[in-house]
Amino acid sequence: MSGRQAEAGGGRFLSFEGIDGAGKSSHIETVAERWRAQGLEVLCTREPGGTGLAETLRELVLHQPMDALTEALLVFAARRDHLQRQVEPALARGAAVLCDRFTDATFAYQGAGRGFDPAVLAVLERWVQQDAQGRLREPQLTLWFDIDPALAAQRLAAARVPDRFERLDGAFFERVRGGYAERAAAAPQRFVRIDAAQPRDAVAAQVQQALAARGW
Ligand SMILES: Nc1ncnc2c1ncn2[C@@H]1O[C@H](COP(=O)(O)OP(=O)(O)OP(=O)(O)O)[C@@H](O)[C@H]1O
Ligand SMILES: Cc1cn([C@H]2C[C@H](O)[C@@H](COP(=O)(O)O)O2)c(=O)[nH]c1=O
Repeated sequence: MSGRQAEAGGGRFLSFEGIDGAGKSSHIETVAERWRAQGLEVLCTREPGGTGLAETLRELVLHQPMDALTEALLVFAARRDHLQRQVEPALARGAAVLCDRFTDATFAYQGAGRGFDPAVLAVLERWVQQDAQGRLREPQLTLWFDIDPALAAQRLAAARVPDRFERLDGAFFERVRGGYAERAAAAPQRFVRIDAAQPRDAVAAQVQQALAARGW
């Protein structure tokens, strides 16, 4: 990861991460509503996804069989389109971007989960996210919703029909969780761990505290 982060031009770039079923999506809209009430322009978006092309790629990644390299290339292709068409213009306008997953998910799922070489992921990351000055676009703050995979699986079982990732076993999600822990340890100034096993209100309070600590 680069120590030289691209300027957000007055905007805010916040990502939400965690294993499937951690409960992050429920909180994105709450933050968006609060910030909109403060007069901010807010873009709520997700990865893979966020543009017509990236949503098409998302459908493939979530539902078609493929190997780890194909998966990594598709999520980075989706990310490139999403950055170019949505995220960068929004940050340049001074908007707040709330993104349900970003590149940490690639290192956690394709890297730690699938066992794909993180050095190759780091090369792709630079190709996709680096600007002309060599600065890397990454979130200013990442809220990592950390939870035991068994509890997340219980929540998901009650919630919806599983996609290709959600069908994977507990061992896969233990590795993904470990991947997030490594990313958090490598970037402690960017990551805040949220104890996602708590009841919804307690999780919301942790989110609010993390934002307040940034003056957000
Ligand atoms: N704190 C909580 N306690 C109990 N249930 C929760 C909590 N937070 C979310 N849930 C429930 O767990 C399920 C998964 O939540 P949600 O879809 O927000 O997770 P997610 O992290 O966005 O998952 P994914 O990444 O797979 O989309 C939903 O049914 C949601 O209502
Ligand atoms: C960005 C990104 C995502 N994934 C996986 C993680 C999830 O299982 C799905 C997205 O579904 P969600 O309902 O939005 O959580 O995609 C991945 O494997 N690699 C990535 O880079």
